[in-house]
Amino acid sequence: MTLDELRQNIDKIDDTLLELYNQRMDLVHKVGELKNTTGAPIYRPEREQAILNRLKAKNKGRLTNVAIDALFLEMFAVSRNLELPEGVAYLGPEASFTHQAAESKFGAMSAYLPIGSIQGVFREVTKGTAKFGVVPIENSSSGIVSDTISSLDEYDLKIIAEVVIDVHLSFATLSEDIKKIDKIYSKDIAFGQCRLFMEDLGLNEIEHIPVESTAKAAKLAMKDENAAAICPSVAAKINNLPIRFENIEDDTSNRTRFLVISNFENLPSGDDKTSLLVKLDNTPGSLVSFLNDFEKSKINLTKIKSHIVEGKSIFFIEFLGHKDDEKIKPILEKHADEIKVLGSYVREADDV
Ligand SMILES: O=C(O)C(=O)C[C@]1(C(=O)O)C=C[C@@H](O)C=C1
Repeated sequence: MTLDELRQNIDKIDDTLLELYNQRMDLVHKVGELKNTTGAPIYRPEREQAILNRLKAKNKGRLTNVAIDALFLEMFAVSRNLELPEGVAYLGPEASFTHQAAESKFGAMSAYLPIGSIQGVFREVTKGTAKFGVVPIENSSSGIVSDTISSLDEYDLKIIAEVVIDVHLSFATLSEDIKKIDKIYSKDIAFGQCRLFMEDLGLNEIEHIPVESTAKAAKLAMKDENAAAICPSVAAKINNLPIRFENIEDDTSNRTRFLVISNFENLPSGDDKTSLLVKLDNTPGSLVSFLNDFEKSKINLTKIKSHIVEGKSIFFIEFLGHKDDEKIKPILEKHADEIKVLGSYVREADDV
């Protein structure tokens, strides 16, 4: 076939796709109307997962599982937007890693609201300014994000999904001569993730200025010939700040896990994870006896992190399964006074 012939065939298929997309959106629109009369949540991650699993199982064509995810997740985001446009608050500013995580879940069409603090994201979702919030929970090199744990404790919202993204940092500066740089802007956590790079380039002796976000670091470095920023490449690009080195993090498998929070609970999907906050009295052995109940029921614990909130020790615990699963429900009921169930949601990642 010639290029022209191939393109004519592609055009025909695109016409059919357009027709089929519109037919699908007619049905989605009806689902939206139905949900709006009953007040049922628009976003149903477990249903989306079931659709993806079904399609991947029957797929015999050239599309990989990653390609199926990419195409259909964007389509789900468009569907949800059509059913009811709902805002997404995230830990900003624009071009932050949290923004990237939010876009990977909610697509290009959603209304995004950058918020200056993690607590602010929880506040806006609680007030209803945004239906969803996206916040970081842990990074493979710097660990748990305390502000998120404290906010999960303080606010009455549910975790409804998780997203894991690879975190790569760039070194960006207007200066063409590294030796002339006298200050580096970044987020405190990001400085910690690029120690070896800075050591190798002799950048440890100059001033390191921590700012609220890596995106802000790029903005500031743009105003000063002798400054540099450690930031995601997207933040450098939107500020027109030249990138001199990419992937400068010590651990190139650096990943951050984010949580999506909202005001509803998911139904079981068959492959879920549940997060809890556990506050035990300080008697010796109380944690062991709590964990024994999980062990006895063969529930797979995937995370236990202790954390101090207002001087009190609490545990952030995660396990595989849904809070309403038969073998899980009785344990949660037995310990109801000590735990806060933060949510059950489709498992997307093992650990970061
Ligand atoms: O099945 C639903 O509940 C829908 O709203 C439809 C649909 C879809 O596009 O298939 C859209 C949004 C939900 O998150 C899940 C699925």
